[in-house]
Amino acid sequence: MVLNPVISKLAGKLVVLASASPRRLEILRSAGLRFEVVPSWFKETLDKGLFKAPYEYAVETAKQKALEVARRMPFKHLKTPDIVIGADTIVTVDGMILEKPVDKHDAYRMLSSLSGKEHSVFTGVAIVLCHEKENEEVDYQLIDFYEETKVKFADLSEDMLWEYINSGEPMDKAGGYGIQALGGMLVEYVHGDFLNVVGFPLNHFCKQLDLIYNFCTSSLKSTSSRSDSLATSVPTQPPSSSQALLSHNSSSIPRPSSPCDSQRLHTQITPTASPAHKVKREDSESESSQTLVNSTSKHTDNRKVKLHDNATLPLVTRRGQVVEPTRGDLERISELMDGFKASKALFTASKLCLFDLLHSRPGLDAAQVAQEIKASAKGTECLLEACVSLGLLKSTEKACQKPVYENADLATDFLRSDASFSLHGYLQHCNETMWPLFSHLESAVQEGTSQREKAFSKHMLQAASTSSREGKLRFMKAMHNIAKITGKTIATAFDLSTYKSACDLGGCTGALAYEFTEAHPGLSVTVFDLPAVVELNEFFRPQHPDNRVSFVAGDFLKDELPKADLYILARILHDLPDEKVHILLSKIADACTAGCGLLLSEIFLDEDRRGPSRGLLQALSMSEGKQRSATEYSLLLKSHGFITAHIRHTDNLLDAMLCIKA
Ligand SMILES: Cc1cn([C@H]2C[C@H](O)[C@@H](COP(=O)(O)OP(=O)(O)OP(=O)(O)O)O2)c(=O)[nH]c1=O
Repeated sequence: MVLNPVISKLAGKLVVLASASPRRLEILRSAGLRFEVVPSWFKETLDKGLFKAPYEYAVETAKQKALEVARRMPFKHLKTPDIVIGADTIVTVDGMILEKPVDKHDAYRMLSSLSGKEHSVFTGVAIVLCHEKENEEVDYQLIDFYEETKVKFADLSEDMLWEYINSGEPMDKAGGYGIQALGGMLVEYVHGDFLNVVGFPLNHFCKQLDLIYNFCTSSLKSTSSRSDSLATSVPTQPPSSSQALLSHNSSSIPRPSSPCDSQRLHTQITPTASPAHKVKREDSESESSQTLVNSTSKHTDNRKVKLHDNATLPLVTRRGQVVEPTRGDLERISELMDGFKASKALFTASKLCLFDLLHSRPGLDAAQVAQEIKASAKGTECLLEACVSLGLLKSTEKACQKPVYENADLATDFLRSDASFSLHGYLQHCNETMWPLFSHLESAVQEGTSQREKAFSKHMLQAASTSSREGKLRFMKAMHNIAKITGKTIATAFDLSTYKSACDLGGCTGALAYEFTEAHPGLSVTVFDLPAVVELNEFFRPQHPDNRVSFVAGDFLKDELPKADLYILARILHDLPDEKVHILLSKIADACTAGCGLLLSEIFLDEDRRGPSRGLLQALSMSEGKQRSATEYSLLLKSHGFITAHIRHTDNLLDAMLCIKA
């Protein structure tokens, strides 16, 4: 078909890309499209066995991704997009569908199955057109399609496979490779659209837009005199299997200006005279969908409807409309309901040193693990299986033998007590201190105060509080873990070459200070913390400590601060009540001359305070402090004479801000 200009047709529309894929973002941005990114929460867990062909699975997943965002935005973002674009890329070989590998072994399995063979890459794309009506209800119109590209891999040696896997590139890519980067080395030929392999078939997408905005508009214009009847009549043609209209509204009659000619695009526009929300997929389903539409006005909310994957789910009401809960919604709500069970399973496995055991002795079965951790056989088996389901462990079953267990990459990297980025200490802090506190959340919310007294008996309070040696060490381990994970990101967030001396206030074990000296050869760092903390530091000394890091004992609220031309405050302010924040900032301001720096590291809340959840959930622990946005921190520091020079929102657990004393 002849392609006409299309991207400009979307100017002025709120276009949303329902994808977290950086590749899709890049492809569409390079094409000149202006859009917002709202990653979909839809979990890619559709039962592949239910689809006749692999591309149907990709198309259905793309649809569910796009629809989840289209439905969420009016509620969560308080705006209705005009167009939502969803996509899903899969690789198929020998009848198998390969998605993103879960770990290195999975990547190996995928890549070795592709070695020396031709395979297909399918990207399913869904375009959801949202029509907001005067009564704020929304009609959704869905167009979907897929593109196939054939790719042939060279024969790959074991060394080649592992070198590529160890580059880290395979992990977030379907089939475990990225053709656009190192993975290009593996490819002998490509037949078809290259960008389709990278995650988005741009050309096919533009052709669809052309159909929607050029072909249909002119067709609509030419049929404008009959547009009403077009909109309200049930089409004479059945919908194609890959294109359907979704309607959310009982009296939903699509506006005459609906961008698509139903006849030409085979998109069904149905005057739904019932509150049912319906999804039409297959021609064979037309009848049952129609029956549903015609009959639901007689039925109440608990009626069951047929979903895309043959599951049956009850109807629910939303803003007075009856809609079907999506699988994504149900998964999300179950995740929230069961989140505490997952956390406690993780804490328990960590406390029982399960991940250390399986690191040193991979391949144990449940009975052997139970014996080693001195736990019941039944309980251990349940815990092991739960950890497998959470992606923390892997199990393998050999014929007629019991399953054996080993750590998944996540456990190897973060849950072993001796991993470089271990969270073992932080998990113990969560288990021993945060868990009891959060079990009193209801009272904390009602009273607006910390529930320490209620959460811990006198004896436990001693152990949990940082006043006991045990409590202090546990707290220090937790802080050490977080500093090790976030340290490099914070230390390298800004150019600090003008500073020669820094003071990390409340710097605990010095883990952050060592990251600063490593990143900045000309910098010395003094760690300033309470005497009892400094005393326990020997437990955390690195093997080869950098002598540019020194420790000074003192109380930053009372004692004179060590002289420095850069002060570091990491995870301090959010925990202090306002009066202590002002005392501390005044003391820093007094110690600083003009040009001195103050580097602040905290979770920065979004300016509208709608996220990130990590920060808002942390606030629920009802410490004396509060969580702030970057602007709130800037204003706070400005009131003490510090001007914000740079703000860095990182992908790590903490963000950072560099301020200069005026
Ligand atoms: C085969 C191949 C895939 N990929 C990528 C494209 C997709 O991002 C990813 C396939 O995973 P998808 O599940 O399609 O997408 P995603 O998880 O990255 O993002 P979202 O679900 O939020 O839309 O693999 C490449 O980058 N290069 C390749 O050569």
